[in-house]
Amino acid sequence: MYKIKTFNQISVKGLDRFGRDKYEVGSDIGHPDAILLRSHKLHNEVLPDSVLAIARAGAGVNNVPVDDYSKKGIVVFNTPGANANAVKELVLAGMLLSSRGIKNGIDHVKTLHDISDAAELHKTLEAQKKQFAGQELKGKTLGIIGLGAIGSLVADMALALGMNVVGYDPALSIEAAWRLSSDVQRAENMHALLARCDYVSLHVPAIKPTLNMINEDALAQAKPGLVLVNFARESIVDPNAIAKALDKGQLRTYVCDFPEPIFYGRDDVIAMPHIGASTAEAEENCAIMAADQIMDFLENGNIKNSVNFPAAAMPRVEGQRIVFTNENVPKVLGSVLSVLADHNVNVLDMMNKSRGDLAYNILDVEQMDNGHVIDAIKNIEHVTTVRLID
Ligand SMILES: NC(=O)C1=CN([C@@H]2O[C@H](COP(=O)(O)OP(=O)(O)OC[C@H]3O[C@@H](n4cnc5c(N)ncnc54)[C@H](O)[C@@H]3O)[C@@H](O)[C@H]2O)C=CC1
Ligand SMILES: O=C(O)CCC(=O)C(=O)O
Repeated sequence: MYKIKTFNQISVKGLDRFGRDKYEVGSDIGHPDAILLRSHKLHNEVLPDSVLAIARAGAGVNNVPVDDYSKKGIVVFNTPGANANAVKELVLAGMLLSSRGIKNGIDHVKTLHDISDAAELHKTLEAQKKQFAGQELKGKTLGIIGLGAIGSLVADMALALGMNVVGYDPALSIEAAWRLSSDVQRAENMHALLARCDYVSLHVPAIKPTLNMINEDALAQAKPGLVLVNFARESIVDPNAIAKALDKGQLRTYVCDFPEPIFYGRDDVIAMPHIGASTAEAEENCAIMAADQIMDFLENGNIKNSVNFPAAAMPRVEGQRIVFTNENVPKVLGSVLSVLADHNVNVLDMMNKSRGDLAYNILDVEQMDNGHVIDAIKNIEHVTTVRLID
């Protein structure tokens, strides 16, 4: 039986992927083979040695100590794009909330409950509604920082609304570039983007280079009255700099999914409780993708959508499969093949992939009757993990 430990509320549609004949799944599993989670922070968890893989049902992996796990040979997966549409829709809601008197208008209507006569209510509302007038998105310029799965959907949506769209993404992948509309204008740098936009939406991962990227310097370049939308992560912005920019009018509104105490009581901050991906559809998509990736890894050693391991997949053939991870240095694969030759084990198919400092290998071999082979591979210098899959 494989064991999967879960953290957070994981969609049952994903959990149901694990056939109960092969899998035990739950939040109180003792020695799991894999962990399936959403935003639960793993930095302070002591992981049992049994853990082979972590699957983040979502995009951001800043709650997972990826570098530490890489050294231990633990594969970390995420689910690229699976919740992007949910975030895109909330970005639209955020831009509308910041531009029209929606929230104040609704709150105001609630204060009028003492007026029982419908005609009087309508007359009062018509007289007062000018307080809640706003502006349209059409014709305004939206800047998007980070043009990956979410950023590109936000771009398409904004173009469809008649906005001008400017993008900045120095790390854009070729695949993401293919997805991007040719109507998105390219900003040379982030400051140039901030200077020309009425709205800016952040869609970058929380990594070292993006830490506090929206700081006092950056905000000083912003077009006065900018609406800043942050459904990415709290660490990307400096909240003190945001508060100051709002005080000065450099920012008109800060819309975010990450409330901070410094923003309490401010009408120019619209803060939501990290609900960008909280739709039934996104939760299902993420959970299903994460579960499928874990199963393919545990049962076949295949790796898809890992943030620290190379992609690696081979169709199964008869016999057994050995998968092993090693430091990405010369001669390791050769040493493993020598061990197999010494033990008279015939290799049927093999794959060797590397990513940064680590290498991952899949070897299909004829059925072995020698139990010492795996131990012998484990003892080869630079081999981090090895596993035999029947
Ligand atoms: N509020 C919520 O519930 C959710 C938040 N997120 C956050 O949004 C982030 C982005 O998600 P996806 O679009 O799915 O990820 P993605 O990986 O598809 O796209 C991220 C893009 O940011 C770009 N990028 C990286 N460093 C950059 C930099 N310094 N400047 C400009 N661009 C840079 C990358 O090249 C990539 O194109 C996630 O990492 C996560 O933190 C994602 C899903 C839900
Ligand atoms: O699981 C969630 O609700 C959070 C989603 C998120 O922030 C992400 O996918 O990066």
